[in-house]
Amino acid sequence: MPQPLPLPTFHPDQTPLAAPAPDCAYFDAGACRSCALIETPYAQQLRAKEDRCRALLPGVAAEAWLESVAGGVRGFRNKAKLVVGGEAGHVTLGILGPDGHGVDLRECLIQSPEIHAAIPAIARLLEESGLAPYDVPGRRGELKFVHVTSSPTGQLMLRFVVRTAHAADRLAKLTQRLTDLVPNVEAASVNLLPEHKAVLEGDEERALIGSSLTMQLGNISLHLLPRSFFQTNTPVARALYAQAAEWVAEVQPASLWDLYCGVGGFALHCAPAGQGASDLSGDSGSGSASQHAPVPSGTAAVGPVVTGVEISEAAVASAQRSARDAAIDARFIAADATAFALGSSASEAPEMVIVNPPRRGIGADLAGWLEQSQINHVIYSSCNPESLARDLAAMPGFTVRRARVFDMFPHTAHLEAMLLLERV
Ligand SMILES: C[S@@+](CC[C@H](N)C(=O)[O-])C[C@H]1O[C@@H](n2cnc3c(N)ncnc32)[C@H](O)[C@@H]1O
Repeated sequence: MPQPLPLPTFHPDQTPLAAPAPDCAYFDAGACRSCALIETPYAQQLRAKEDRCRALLPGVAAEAWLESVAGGVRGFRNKAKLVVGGEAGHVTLGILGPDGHGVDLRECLIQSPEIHAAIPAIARLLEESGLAPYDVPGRRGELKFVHVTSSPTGQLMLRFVVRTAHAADRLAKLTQRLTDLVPNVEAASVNLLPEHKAVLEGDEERALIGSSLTMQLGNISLHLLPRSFFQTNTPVARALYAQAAEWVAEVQPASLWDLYCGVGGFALHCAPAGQGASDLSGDSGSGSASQHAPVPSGTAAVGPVVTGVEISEAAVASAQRSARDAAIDARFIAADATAFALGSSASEAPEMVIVNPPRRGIGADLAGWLEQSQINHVIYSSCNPESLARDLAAMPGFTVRRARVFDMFPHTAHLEAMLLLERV
């Protein structure tokens, strides 16, 4: 069985729970209200999230709830999606104000130290480019957003979202200047978003530097591509994966599916290390019966046969690369999670399933399939307790053995909750 990572435990008399509410000048001035709860002491925020989960999931026994995993008070966000505002040669990096113009938030206290440190250099690069920030009300200009992601080792991935190919070419010419100004950039790209619409990225991505950001979590390296999903709070993500690995180790299933696996965080933490990973992780495609076949055994590994399923082919390729690098026996398949499950035969179904869907939840079809299956254990990790409660109501054959709040999003009402379900 994989060795679970140690879980962080926090007590009410220790930081960050006992930390006073941080003083955010942007919030005080009404310039940014994204951290709607920042004036509420952290311990109180966490209690409110626990109370909300318990109210939405009244069927969970009080003793099933484990102590919550706190998310930190400052410096916890590994990702910033910064709106570029201001004028050519004098840019702002932050959010869009109510008047449609940029508000500079470069001292935002929830960003990771690496993101905080890089913002002035990024602003300088954009100013030196001479390109005009996109003016939303006037529908003119070039520079729309900069997305910045930081890794646990302090490396960065930057994405410059621009309106035209002219702006993309201009930034490509400044690639060397970018590495001079931001030496810890591991990957950078330009994304083209020519349309005037309220989205954060377009379809075309042009690489400037590297191709992915390495998220080193213990002995596992996840490889984030520009469009990959990654949990926004790295220490809490580690705790989440460690907790799942611990529950899987307790149950000892022979086979495990990680549905909605992204770049493979859960699967790679729950799968055994072995000799044959590179042979086993190359499957890809959708819908064929062979996708459901168990991975051949014959390696020295002990632990479940793990299959990750994810809609994004790029994320699947990243997960396969991580498995190969760490010699982990897991295979990853690009498919719709529900279609994959419903397309499997009873003999192909695993003994245990992890689901970590987007906010909409797993939906009636997949919940119904789990309910009707022979599967005895499910780990459900959710960023939306409302859809979680709805999905659980469709699975009355399971009881909740353990439940835990992981505070991925401090200072907001958002939370991650993870449950271990067992068939009654
Ligand atoms: C909340 S993220 C979880 C990712 C991953 N478990 C992790 O810890 O990083 C949800 C993932 O589901 C994927 N997804 C969305 N719709 C899907 C579908 N219909 N079938 C399979 N995967 C889907 C998204 O691309 C995203 O990677």
